[in-house]
Amino acid sequence: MSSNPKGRTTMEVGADGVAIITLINPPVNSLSLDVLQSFKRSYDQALQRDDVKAIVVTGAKGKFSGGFDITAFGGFQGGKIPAPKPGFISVEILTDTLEAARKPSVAAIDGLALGGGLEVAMACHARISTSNAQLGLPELQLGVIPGFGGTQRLPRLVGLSKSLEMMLTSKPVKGEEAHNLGLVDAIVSPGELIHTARRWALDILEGKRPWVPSLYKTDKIEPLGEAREILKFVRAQARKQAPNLEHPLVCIDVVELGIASGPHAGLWKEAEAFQGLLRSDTCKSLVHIFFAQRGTSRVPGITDQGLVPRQIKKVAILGGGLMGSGIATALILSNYPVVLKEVNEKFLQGGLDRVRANLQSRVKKGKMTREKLEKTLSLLKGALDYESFRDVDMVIEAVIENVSLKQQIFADLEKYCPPHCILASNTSTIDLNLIGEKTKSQDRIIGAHFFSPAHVMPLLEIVRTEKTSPQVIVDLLDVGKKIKKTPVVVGNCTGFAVNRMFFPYTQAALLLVERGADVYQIDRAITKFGMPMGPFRLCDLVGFGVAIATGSQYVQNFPERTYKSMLIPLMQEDKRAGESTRKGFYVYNGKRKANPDPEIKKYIQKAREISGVNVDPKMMKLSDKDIVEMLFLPVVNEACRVFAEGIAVKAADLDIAAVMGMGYPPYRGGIMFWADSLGSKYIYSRLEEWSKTYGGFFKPCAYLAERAAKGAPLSSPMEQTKSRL
Ligand SMILES: C[C@H](O)CC(=O)SCCNC(=O)CCNC(=O)[C@H](O)C(C)(C)COP(=O)(O)OP(=O)(O)OC[C@H]1O[C@@H](n2cnc3c(N)ncnc32)[C@H](O)[C@@H]1OP(=O)(O)O
Repeated sequence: MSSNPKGRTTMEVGADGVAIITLINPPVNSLSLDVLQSFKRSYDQALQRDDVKAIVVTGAKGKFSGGFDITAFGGFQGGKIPAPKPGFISVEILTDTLEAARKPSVAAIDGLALGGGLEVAMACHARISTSNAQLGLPELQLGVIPGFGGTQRLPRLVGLSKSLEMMLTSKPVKGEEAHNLGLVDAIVSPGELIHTARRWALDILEGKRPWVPSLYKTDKIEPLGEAREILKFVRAQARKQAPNLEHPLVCIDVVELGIASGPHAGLWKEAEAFQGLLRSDTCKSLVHIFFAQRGTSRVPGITDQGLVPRQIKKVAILGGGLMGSGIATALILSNYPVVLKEVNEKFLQGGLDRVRANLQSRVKKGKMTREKLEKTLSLLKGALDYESFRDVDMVIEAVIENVSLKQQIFADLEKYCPPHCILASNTSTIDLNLIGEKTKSQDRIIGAHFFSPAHVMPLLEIVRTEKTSPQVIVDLLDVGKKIKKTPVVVGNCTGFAVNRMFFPYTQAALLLVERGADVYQIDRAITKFGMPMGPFRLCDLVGFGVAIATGSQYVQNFPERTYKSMLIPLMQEDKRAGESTRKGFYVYNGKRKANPDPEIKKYIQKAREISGVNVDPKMMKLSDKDIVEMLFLPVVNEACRVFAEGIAVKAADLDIAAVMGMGYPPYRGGIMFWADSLGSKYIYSRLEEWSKTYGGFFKPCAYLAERAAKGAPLSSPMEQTKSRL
């Protein structure tokens, strides 16, 4: 039954008669089955021993608990580990043993009490916390609901609306807020935590403090009619925000059942629903994303070499446009002093103003105070020459995508920056070897590809060439972590991983439209699948100028699999260049609302004539499933090439790149994970069939063909990686 043998609890009984039970399972004291069984043994012992009057539950090394052991989810799903029988933990251990005990218990919370961790704490009769502790029920981010009584106790402790908000957003609250909400009873410093908790437990015993079984609290719950109104509203919101997800609705149902039929009925319903959801595709996908995201910073041959990241004390950014100012914002927000260089006063001021505006929008949203804004901005200095580059540790170039300009800049940087300085480029498509061609510093040249807006989007694509030194990669990984980005380390090629994988996406959409599919049906089908927007709405947002410039990189580099449609250039000639011109595939009103435009038919007709293709009646009645597959299977095909060429080291890195760089729905597990749910044979046969009808654009690559022939998953590790890394 053991999922993690290092997990255990200890029990120490003090002279005051208080037993301290400590959860131990590094790094976050997760509740593996070993920990839970040991917890039950310790608890039973504490209840039996005459010298124990009261109990304090806490976690080792300043962390209460990060919740149920997520590494065991896979074992339960695959049937390798038998899941505990429903209700064993939530009813038998936490309710009937802990909460119903004749001895009072207090949770002493430092660091974090998340998921099952908070559920254990809520079953205690009081909670003492430090102000920095994070308390929450983030189970929904993993595709399940709280399963140790959280759906019943949290509403009774903090009220219905707040509890639903905490569960549905998966966002934790800090100690102080938890105190204000009534989730914890007192806030103390870490040094006083255990002492206060043990005193509190004795006070409960002596009747000086209330003995509260939270499962039976009623004062925070609205009367049934009012509660039902709140639940109805929240249910409608959940349906609207996540129409493809079932588990938020299950969570709301379970909360409702507890209010209508009593907390015990709620507990049993919760246990049953938890077990069901644990086996759902959504849960499998989200758990995969959880671990894949944490795995991106482990790069074989680089991060396992014992290299220590060097300290980056000052960063320079070249170019104060949208990207440069966004990158500067991300850096100063994490306390890096930054020099922003532009070519003239006007552009420089524009860049500095953009950074200020980025910070101001945080102030407006209540995420930052005015005072903090000024303090943060004081880390940013403007420059028009390279004088202040003499002591920088890292430069990030973010100028327009022009090869000769970038070559000149890198030659200048080599002259002015110190010899240890990392020379990074934010290019999204250009080969880094070309950029560094005029320097002798290839070992410190690296790609730092941010996604727009750079201070908001979570992904950082770190691009290494054959010559980039491992130390420089380790340094940039560290900066990425400090500025709270998820880094994905990839090899050097046109478009790197994210843009290259996704270039067939728009192309497939154009191919379909020229053959008779409807622009708006495509966008609707793709949005329904879970993308934030369809490919045509995305083109409008990015702007046709950018779409044409990046498209031409692929035409040059991968001519055999590029679909050359003139639709976008034709529209651009007519000054329809996307949202910025208020007209693209859609027309836009002043409030950025996109409306379909029948006018686009004439451009489609013209593009069709240039391509020399005819309308295919089949394309006019594609199902949503067909559309999704015809757009995403070419993406899978390109992702396979990227993987086979060793541009990505792990298929899971491509999943994270798709989710964080393109907004691919995480509950589908990322592009390769989703592909494996369809199967390599199926994907190969679909692409092969389309390539016969519609041409080489759909031709399955050799890797896909080989995997399909073996019936093997696409994401299994490469046998012989032709690594470019
Ligand atoms: C029945 C119950 O209701 C069901 C549950 O409790 S489900 C679990 C609910 N809990 C959660 O969702 C919390 C998930 N964890 C997190 O959000 C974050 O890891 C955290 C806030 C706890 C810590 O964040 P941070 O300090 O940035 O460290 P992070 O890198 O994420 O995690 C550190 C390590 O702990 C592991 N870890 C974190 N939470 C874990 C958990 N609940 N189970 C197993 N491992 C866990 C991570 O995988 C990572 O392992 P690695 O070092 O091998 O990559």
